[in-house]
Amino acid sequence: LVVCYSTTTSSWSSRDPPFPRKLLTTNTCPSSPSLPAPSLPWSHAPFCPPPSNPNIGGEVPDDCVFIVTTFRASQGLSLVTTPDLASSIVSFLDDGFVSVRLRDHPSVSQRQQDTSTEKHDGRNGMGYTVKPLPGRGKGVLATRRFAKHETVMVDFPALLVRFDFLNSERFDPSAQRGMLERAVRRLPRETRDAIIGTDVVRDVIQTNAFGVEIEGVNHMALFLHGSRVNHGCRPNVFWRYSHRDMAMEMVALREIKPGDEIVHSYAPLGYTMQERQQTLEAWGFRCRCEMCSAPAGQIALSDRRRERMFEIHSTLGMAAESASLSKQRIDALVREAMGIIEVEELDPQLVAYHEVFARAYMSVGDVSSARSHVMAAEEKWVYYEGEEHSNIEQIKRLWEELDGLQEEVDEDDDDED
Ligand SMILES: C[S@@+](CC[C@H](N)C(=O)[O-])C[C@H]1O[C@@H](n2cnc3c(N)ncnc32)[C@H](O)[C@@H]1O
Repeated sequence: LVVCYSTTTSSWSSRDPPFPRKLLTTNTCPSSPSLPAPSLPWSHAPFCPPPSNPNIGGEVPDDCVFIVTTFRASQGLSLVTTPDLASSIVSFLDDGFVSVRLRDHPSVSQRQQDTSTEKHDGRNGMGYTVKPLPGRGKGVLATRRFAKHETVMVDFPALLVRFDFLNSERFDPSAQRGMLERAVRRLPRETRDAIIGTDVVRDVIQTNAFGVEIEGVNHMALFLHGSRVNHGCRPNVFWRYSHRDMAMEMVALREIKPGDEIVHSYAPLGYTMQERQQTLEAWGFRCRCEMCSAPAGQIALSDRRRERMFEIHSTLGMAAESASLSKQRIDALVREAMGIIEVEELDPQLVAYHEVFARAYMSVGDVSSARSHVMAAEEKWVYYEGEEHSNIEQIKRLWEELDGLQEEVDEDDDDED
């Protein structure tokens, strides 16, 4: 159990290069020759209450509350997670390691400069404003034009809570609530105030949080601005998370004009209207986005296209297993699916589709077409999921299979010669 702690002074400076790379740390941990030198950045002693129901749950160590008030230019971060997982991210807490590209984005640098003025009123240079919107609570509106592929917002988590902590009965609801309230209460005042009020912490976590992983373990992340972005069935941004930078980035999927609401999809892309509504029910709201308010005929047409797209995906998937389609038929289906993806503006879907296209071409020995789709799949994964994307292994396997196929084709060619 982590019992000692240290106070730190942030090294953040978005205006003064060079950017210092170290936190100034004062340790309260007793030094012991038998222990490695502690490098703990927590601003308070970690809070590790005994579980309410110690007999429920398995091997996983109990969750504690860890707070680092200096995180990201004193926005602060509270973690409710296990000591091991908290330790695993210690080096990423240092502001000095954030990529300059993210650190100097206007949504970060302007936010810090505007702390004493009217912050989110659209005159702040951030490029967006947070405002109440009819029927959707608060939402985020663009205050300038964003080009396709441009980063609209960079944000850092203020609260990270291990997903299973919320689901397990090891801590009863009042103990859970107590830990969450403590996690918020100890954050810097501005951040704490922005999280609405400690009595609704759990609701905030349930409705405003993003899923991010620490060492492959799911955590719910609350972002001060990112969590204000509403759902849209035809989103104009997607988000990706960098573990190294501990940063979430929202990137424009198409041009965004001043006054447009910035929306991302809470449901997997490519779903039909009914599937989207069912998914959003789990979020506890009925969608009131532009696409859901479109005329019935338009919705039906979009649904038919999406169903057809999934049908092509499964036909090509089966063909890849059984080599049951000709190259001409694969060409035609790939063209049709790409057409639907373009019309329906589902480019992020291509991460999965390029892989299926590649495998289908491999089944008919068309190495060159397969290679172009593996390359495209890899590029899309990095773009949409970031460089640390979880499918790296899958893509590696695909490249290996492709190399194996290339060797077979080369050997056949040699035999023919
Ligand atoms: C992540 S929060 C978004 C910010 C939220 N509007 C707020 O005021 O904090 C998710 C909640 O916003 C509302 N919301 C988001 N998208 C919506 C939509 N398309 N239609 C209706 N309500 C929506 C729902 O209440 C949902 O539970």
